[in-house]
Amino acid sequence: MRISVIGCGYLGAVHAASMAHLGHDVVGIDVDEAKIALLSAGRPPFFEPGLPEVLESATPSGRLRFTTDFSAVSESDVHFVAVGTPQVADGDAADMRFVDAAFASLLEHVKPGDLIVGKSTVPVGTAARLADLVASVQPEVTLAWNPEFLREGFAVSDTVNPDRLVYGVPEGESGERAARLLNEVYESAVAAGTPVIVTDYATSELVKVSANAFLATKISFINAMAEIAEVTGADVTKLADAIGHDARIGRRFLNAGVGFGGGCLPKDIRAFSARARELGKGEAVRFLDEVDKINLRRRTRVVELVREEAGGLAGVRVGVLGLAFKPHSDDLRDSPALDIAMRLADAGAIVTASDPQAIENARHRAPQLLFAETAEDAVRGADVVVLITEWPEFTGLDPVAVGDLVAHRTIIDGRNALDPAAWRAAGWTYRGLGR
Ligand SMILES: NC(=O)c1ccc[n+]([C@@H]2O[C@H](COP(=O)([O-])OP(=O)(O)OC[C@H]3O[C@@H](n4cnc5c(N)ncnc54)[C@H](O)[C@@H]3O)[C@@H](O)[C@H]2O)c1
Ligand SMILES: O=c1ccn([C@@H]2O[C@H](COP(=O)(O)OP(=O)(O)O[C@H]3O[C@H](CO)[C@@H](O)[C@H](O)[C@H]3O)[C@@H](O)[C@H]2O)c(=O)[nH]1
Repeated sequence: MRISVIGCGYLGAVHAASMAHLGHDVVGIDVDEAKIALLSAGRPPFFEPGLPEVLESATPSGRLRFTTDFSAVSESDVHFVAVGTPQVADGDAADMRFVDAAFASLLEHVKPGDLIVGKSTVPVGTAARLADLVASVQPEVTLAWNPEFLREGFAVSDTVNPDRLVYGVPEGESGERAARLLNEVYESAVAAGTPVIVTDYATSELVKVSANAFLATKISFINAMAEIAEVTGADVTKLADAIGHDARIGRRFLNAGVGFGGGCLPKDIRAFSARARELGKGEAVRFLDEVDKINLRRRTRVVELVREEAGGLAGVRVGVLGLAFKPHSDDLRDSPALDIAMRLADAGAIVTASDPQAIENARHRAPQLLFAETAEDAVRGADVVVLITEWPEFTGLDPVAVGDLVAHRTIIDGRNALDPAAWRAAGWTYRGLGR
């Protein structure tokens, strides 16, 4: 099929490359010239495992190209919109300026029979509003909403083998045709038996934000238990194992620690709350405000643990392991690691941070930090070591060898990712979260 992808960020670049990898003819469009130049050269503008390989395989085939010129969409029949919906600067709501601008540009070039497919995560009601706009400009173009559930770090495999496909479509023949076209786009996943849920616009939009709200709630639930464990001497990791054996609860997403960050969960629960308030139903999701607060309290807890262990923060040398919001990503959006490192530095600590992929991004964002290419260099001479992003490079460190590098053997394990017994046996003071 002939496909365009508008917005080539963490979602759109992966979607464009993966669709070409699956055999479609794809043009990716973005307003960011630097990003388009890199992608056109077959180089990913960010770190994502598997993306270099799909870019490399698809670019020479001629089935994948990138441009800033919106008129290129006229060569495609299905147009995915994957631009950002970040939190507005002065509130909780989603900033819809990029979606609105992308639709305005796209609508100048679509032709009768085309299908526009929204992929961005949007407040419920957006698709209905945009469908009216599309109908007023080009009545023979259909809009579908097809939310994306990929996880960074697994983005390519999640795109090629999604665990479900959700199509929000209008009623009637145009909606049926839209679902048929989307089944053609995702032919390999559909043939492999991936569940396909065809529904209305509002349900498709709500599926996306409620899935993220559920995941965020699960993480904050276990972090709330960690708070109780900390004052009772219980071990939240054992608690998670025990309740996780109940298949109705499940062990996944019950890892207590510094909590969730990234470009999705934090801003999506805030935007959901804001939209619910607009709809006069703020109380229905008021618990999400608590989910957010529990999450942010964990970051404060880590700063306090460092203060407690070091007897203050001014002049204390802290080695921070991790900057990205999760391992296997270079994404710093709402990263607990970057936030904690900056708060420690702002309180007077001398912070040296390391991350396998995110140092370059962090240099521009956090001039108050020192950076080290390796974990060993980050912890050399440290009074306290703080593990915040559980990269294998960090969780696999040998406590005996690292013990020879630091000034004081004190480690705060912000992800409960280390073996406390092994670190204590090597002479370390080990502090986890909720254990
Ligand atoms: N990152 C993820 O893992 C993920 C997963 C599922 C859903 N989402 C959702 O997908 C959307 C995009 O997220 P992202 O992480 O890729 O964001 P991003 O910031 O990495 O990428 C957005 C891209 O859109 C481009 N853009 C902005 N305005 C444009 C316009 N008018 N025309 C063309 N391009 C334009 C930007 O230059 C940028 O490259 C968001 O709604 C997000 O919530 C993201
Ligand atoms: O038990 C857990 C699991 C995750 N996290 C943290 O939660 C955040 C989000 O992790 P994850 O969901 O794996 O990453 P994302 O790439 O942000 O993916 C989420 O957000 C995307 C954008 O909406 C969705 O598409 C995905 O389905 C959804 O998982 C990260 O900071 C993790 O460290 C925890 O603290 N404890």
